[in-house]
Amino acid sequence: MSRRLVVVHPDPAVLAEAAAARLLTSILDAQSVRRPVHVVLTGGTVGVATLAAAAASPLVAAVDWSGVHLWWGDERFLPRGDPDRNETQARAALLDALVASAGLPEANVHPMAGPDAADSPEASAAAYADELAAHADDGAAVPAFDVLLLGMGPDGHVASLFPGHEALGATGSTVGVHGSPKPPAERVSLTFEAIDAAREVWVVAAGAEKAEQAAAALAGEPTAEVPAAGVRGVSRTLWLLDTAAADAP
Ligand SMILES: O=C(O)[C@H](O)[C@@H](O)[C@H](O)[C@H](O)COP(=O)(O)O
Repeated sequence: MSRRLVVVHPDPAVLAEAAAARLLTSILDAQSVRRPVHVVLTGGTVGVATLAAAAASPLVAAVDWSGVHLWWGDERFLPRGDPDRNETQARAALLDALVASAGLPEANVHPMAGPDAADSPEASAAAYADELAAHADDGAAVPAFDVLLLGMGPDGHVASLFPGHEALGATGSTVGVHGSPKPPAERVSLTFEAIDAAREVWVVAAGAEKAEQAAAALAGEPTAEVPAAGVRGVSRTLWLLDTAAADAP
């Protein structure tokens, strides 16, 4: 039975700091019982701020990064190194430092391919599905992610799963996305099936513009209208909000 917890923080900066500390201690806890540990990162303002806060935390030194694998919940279909890629922003915020001086193997960082390495979002999605399966146990499609981070857009989207979009109904672990209302139009995303395989799913959201959809998601509105309503971890779903995002109109 999946438990749900909503935690409200005074402002976006404290939210990012708290999410970072929670993430690092969750990795530590997971490492105490199993190896490797799999974490799925998200793009977006709060998602990247969380990684930057983690980079500055003394807790980074407590984690054995050689046993951690990092994935993405979605990626903008842009070439490697493009500043708008979630991967580029995550590397700048945290991952480059972990690889350079904390023992994170580059092979444990799993970016989604862009147009420089895949012919289409669908081809990138297929390649990512193969990579996920190669790291999964017992023939599963994806590893049992220990923590899967999601930002949430003002329209209630998570990863690159947007309201009313055909990708919401995708089966398998990954999907190519066209016509994203949030630029760029072409993306690659995990599906709900993959997201909900995670032990814990954390939705991190800040700002008044998220309040209506956060409330709608927590009230269980239809997933087609509010994709964030459709995510839940196998054991726990965390909603980490600031007061503005928690203050439904
Ligand atoms: O590729 C992306 O854009 C993100 O993965 C997306 O899902 C993001 O997390 C939300 O749009 C929230 O973004 P903000 O926190 O910047 O509002």
